[in-house]
Amino acid sequence: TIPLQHGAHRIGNRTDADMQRWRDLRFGQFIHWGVYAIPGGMWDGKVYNGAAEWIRSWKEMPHEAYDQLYKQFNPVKYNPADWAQQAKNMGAKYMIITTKHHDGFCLWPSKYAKYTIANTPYKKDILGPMVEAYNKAGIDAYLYFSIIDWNHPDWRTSIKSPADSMAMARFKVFVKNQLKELLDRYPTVKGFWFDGTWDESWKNDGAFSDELEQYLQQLHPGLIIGSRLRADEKGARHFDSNSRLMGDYEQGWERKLPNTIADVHGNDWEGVMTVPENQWGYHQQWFGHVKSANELIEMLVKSASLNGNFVLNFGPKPDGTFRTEEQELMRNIGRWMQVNGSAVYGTGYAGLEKPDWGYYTRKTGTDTVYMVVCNVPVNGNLRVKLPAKQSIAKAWALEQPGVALQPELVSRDEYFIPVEQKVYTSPLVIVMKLEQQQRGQGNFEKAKT
Ligand SMILES: COc1ccc([C@H]2[C@H](O)[C@H](O)[C@H](C)N2C)cc1
Repeated sequence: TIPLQHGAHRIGNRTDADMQRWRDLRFGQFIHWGVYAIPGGMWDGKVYNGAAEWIRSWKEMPHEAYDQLYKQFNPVKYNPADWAQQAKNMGAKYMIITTKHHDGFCLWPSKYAKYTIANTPYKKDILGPMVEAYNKAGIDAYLYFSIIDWNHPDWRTSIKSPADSMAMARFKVFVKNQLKELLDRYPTVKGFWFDGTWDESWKNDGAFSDELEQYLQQLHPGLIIGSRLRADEKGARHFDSNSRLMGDYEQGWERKLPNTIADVHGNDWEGVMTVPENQWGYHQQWFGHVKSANELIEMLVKSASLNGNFVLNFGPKPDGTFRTEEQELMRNIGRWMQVNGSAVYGTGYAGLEKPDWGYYTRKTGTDTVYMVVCNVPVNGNLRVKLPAKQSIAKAWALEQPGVALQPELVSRDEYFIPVEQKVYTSPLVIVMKLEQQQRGQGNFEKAKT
């Protein structure tokens, strides 16, 4: 291995209680909200085809025009208790809020910047009431923070001169000040979700990102920070130059998910997902494919089945309300989670071969395995292949705990569980209790013809 000063400092996953809590939560709500919600992907009668929160970078959007918009930010219908209730109904157990996106607009009255909520018609702190309302609803709060800050005069994408170095040095102090300010103001937050760390100025300063992570952990022990913050001294991100994960979980799964357990290399990880193909901030005209509740439930279950968390993104409107499609999704996902959430919360990889009909999740540390059926087989039987010497002690549909299902042993360590042929409008969940086979049970009945 290459000797590194600023590579991964830990081999393997965190084993502390804070991290186990993060794992057990499994389902999060991302919220992208800020000045970009005002144009909402449109300007001067034209539609921006990029991600709405990036509209300032659109050639059709003059920087000067964008940089005045904060003077109109006045979400009169903002009701964080209502947001928290909707998120709770959906079944989210943690929330990630954009404190400051790449445009540099701060949703809190930072004393280190002018481009903040304090200087808008709304004036009041957005973040405090949100963190409080979500915590009160039993939902943990995490803070998204963009290192890139298009508004700050000292931000540099690359260092090309001594003047750039001095500017960046000032910028790094500013970043440390803002992050400490956020921890001081919102001490119940459980971690940071860093973004905007791909430019050279950051990639080439692995020492600082390492120092910053340690500074934050020292300020607030137990913080959970993913792999987007750090670079090592050779500019490697997420994984250091010895292919070791930097940070507490792999944070590269953005609008994509792993397909097999091999893809996650034994690391904790989190996938973040948009409802349309690529819109994080509010866009007035969603185009392309808009994911359905069942698609998103499947992604959530797939993530848990591969030992990962799944975070679904919402982009509130400038008036402080969620668009109707997003409210509808929260209700529909929530209806399924109310009944079937136990197949997600506190679960992980089951250690079984991936079946065609859907996903297995295992209640961590137990013999309880959930079968989440997304593709009902035409032959009416769910094939269950177990590792050698394991058998199904009991099986039942989650919604009918009193009705024992009769798995048929069809060959060594392989069963058929019959599934009712009917119209399914959401994934079906079956619960199995596995057990080690008693001695002498190895032989199987003659396969029924
Ligand atoms: C492809 O380049 C990207 C994609 C997404 C992002 C940002 C989005 O604005 C959003 O905040 C997402 C979580 N982040 C990775 C930045 C650059």
